[in-house]
Amino acid sequence: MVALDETNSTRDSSPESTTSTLSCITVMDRSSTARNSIAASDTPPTSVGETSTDAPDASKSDNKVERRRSGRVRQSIATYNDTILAGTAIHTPRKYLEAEAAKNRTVSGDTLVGNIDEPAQRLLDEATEKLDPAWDLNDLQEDATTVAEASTVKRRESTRLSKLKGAASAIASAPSALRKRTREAMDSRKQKMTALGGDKGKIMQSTEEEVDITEVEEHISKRKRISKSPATVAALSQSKPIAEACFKKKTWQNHGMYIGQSRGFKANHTEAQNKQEQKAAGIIATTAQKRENWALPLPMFTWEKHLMDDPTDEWFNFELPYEVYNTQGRKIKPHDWHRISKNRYVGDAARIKPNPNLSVCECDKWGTVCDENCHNRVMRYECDDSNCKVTAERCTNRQFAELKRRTEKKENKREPNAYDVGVEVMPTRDRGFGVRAARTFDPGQIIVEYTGEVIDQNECDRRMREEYANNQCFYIMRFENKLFIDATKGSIARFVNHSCAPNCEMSTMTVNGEPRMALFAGPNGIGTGEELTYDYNFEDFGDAKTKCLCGAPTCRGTLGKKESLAAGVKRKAQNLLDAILPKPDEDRSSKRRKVANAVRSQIAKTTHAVNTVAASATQAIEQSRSREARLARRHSSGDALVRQPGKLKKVSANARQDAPSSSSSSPPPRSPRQAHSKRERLTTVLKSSTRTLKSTTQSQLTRYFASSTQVTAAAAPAPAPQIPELDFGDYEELAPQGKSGGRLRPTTMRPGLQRPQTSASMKSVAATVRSGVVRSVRGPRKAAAMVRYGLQDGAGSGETIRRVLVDDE
Ligand SMILES: C[S@@+](CC[C@H](N)C(=O)[O-])C[C@H]1O[C@@H](n2cnc3c(N)ncnc32)[C@H](O)[C@@H]1O
Repeated sequence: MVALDETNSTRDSSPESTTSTLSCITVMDRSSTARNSIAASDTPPTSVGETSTDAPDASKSDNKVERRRSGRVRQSIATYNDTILAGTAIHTPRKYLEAEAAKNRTVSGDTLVGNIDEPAQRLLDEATEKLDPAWDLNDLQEDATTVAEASTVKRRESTRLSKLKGAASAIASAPSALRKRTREAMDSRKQKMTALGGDKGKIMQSTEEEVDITEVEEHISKRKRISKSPATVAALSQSKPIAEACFKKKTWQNHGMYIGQSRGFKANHTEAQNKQEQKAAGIIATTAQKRENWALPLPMFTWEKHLMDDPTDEWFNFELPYEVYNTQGRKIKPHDWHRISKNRYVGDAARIKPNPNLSVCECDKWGTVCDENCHNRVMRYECDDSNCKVTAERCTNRQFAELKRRTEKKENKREPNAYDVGVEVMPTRDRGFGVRAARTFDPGQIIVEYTGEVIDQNECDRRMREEYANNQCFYIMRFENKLFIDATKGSIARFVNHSCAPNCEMSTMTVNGEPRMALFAGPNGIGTGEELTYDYNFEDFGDAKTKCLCGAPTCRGTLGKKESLAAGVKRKAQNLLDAILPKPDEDRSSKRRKVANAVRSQIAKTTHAVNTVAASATQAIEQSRSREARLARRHSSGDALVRQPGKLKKVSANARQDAPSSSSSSPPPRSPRQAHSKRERLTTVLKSSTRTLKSTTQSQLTRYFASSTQVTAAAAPAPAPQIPELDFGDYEELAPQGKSGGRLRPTTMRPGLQRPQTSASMKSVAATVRSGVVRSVRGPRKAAAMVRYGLQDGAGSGETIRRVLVDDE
């Protein structure tokens, strides 16, 4: 059926008009108009189309349908169109049809057949076709129109009216065919369900025995109505297990979120990577272990401990998962922290001009994407559109740009969220505040920029002397061009603590000609919740010797500069010896043999350590040689920072030629000092470390054996060591002052002096001395004891003490 869209009923017939001739025509849904209009009043209720409770008021419905029909008939007369009737017209969008259908609804409810849903409609169509193929519904529509028209104009009844009546009765009988089809469909569904659900299928069967099939059919076609029927509600609830049969539960729903994750699980790797790594490391859980895990899913990495209560198992500290103690929402903001998100050049530092961009990347010429061989990356320059022709999407050397994108305010002025920022301040147990990751970071990924006030050397000295003299924490970092960043006012990066085994690196890059410093993830990446640390290598701690609390197995003991190779070897040897030498209060005689054995094995280990150090030093020397050769070649070709492709090829060709002879050849011509210095330094370090180790080991062993001999001798009846009696009568100790410790002055010269605060400690030192052995004495007490008793700095256990009087002033 075709009707005029009332809103577009006036067509624009001008030649300029671009309106399609069909644009104002609405193709009505046949089923919902012609057939409905016919069937509305005299079709008996069907099991599909209606229920008795909600059936529309017939009288009202009739009136309405009659009135509407006449209106539509009038419109359709003017707009008959063969194209549309033949079904080749473009159909009006569904929403308009629906709107139209809504208009057609009667006041008392939906028309009887009009609200049959789509599958039912299809069935009805098919049923109608089967009933009488000799006539066509289109004819009926025409006839209906004609009849309606005739009745409007009060003409003689058409002879086709008989056909119409036949059609009407055919449609009346259609629902019974439809019902049959529906029943068939229900049967087939039942069979499917039985095949699917086994027992659940049976449940369905028994349910259906109890519930009237008509109601179920009604449920299929008219969900809204049937939901009100208690019987159908029961039927629906009975069919729930079938839904369960269709949707399998996910494994984690039964076994917990951490199923399959073991202690080796790395949060920053994918499941597949983790599985691969664990398989390689041989720590994939056995089937038995997995079964244990199934019993009760516990927090990740702790289930093993709780469920497999095996005392021989390796135990580890329990830490709440990050998600549990995560402080999102209650951000910590230390009260004395003034945040600066961009470097601020202060005083004379502001006059120092930034470096121009000296490096150019040529990755586009080689077809690479600025990987680790990118010239800019090697020279610590960030790529941008001025120095790199690889597109921003492909270039992987635009870290600061990535950071900016992540952390700047979004377009809608929204602050970046915790994940974008990626770091948050947290309190630590013993090191003040620290910083932890609020997300994962890939190896080498930028984390946070270290910003603050950029100052020069003079200003740095002044601040250290005047402003920070009494501070516990220092935030000044050495920067480029003899400048420093003071992050006392600065970014969150200032809270990152030191570790001797860090997971991050602090490094500087030149970004658009300006040096900038940031924290980058280390080679293992960072997992969510991990504390971020880097190696301070802090020269200013050289004297102060702040005790390092990082807890790493390779901890150097104090915050300070990285120790030289020789110092490291010495410290390690010392540690080894300390570990095996008996403590003064131990019964050494009974342990002597054991200790001697231990010493022997330690000597073997130490020799091995020296050999390893020697090997790595030799390797470092070799590396430095080839690097220097490369540098020198670049210099000699006049090619400093901006590489030309032609020259580059020449240089690399030269390098290949020279390669075999480079190790034995003389140092490069342009920078002999540079070329020599590192190699010589390393050689010297190696020699001195070996020497130191040897002498340390020897002296320690000599001392040990000497002392143990002494003690053994003392165990036999031997005279006790002659320790002079100490007399505090003549001297008084001043309170310790600063690092120098207590000073001793004769009381007679200073009658007004107060009694010393630390006399107790002095007395305890004296008591130690009386016992014949000096234990390790540190700090002011040590200083005082050194002055008073003439101790050598670094005196160890087992030394005999001489008393030295302090000269009178
Ligand atoms: C740059 S600040 C780090 C943030 C500092 N924890 C805070 O609360 O402001 C450096 C100071 O932190 C402390 N610190 C950092 N790492 C440490 C460590 N591993 N052991 C002991 N103290 C540490 C030291 O006092 C150091 O002076």
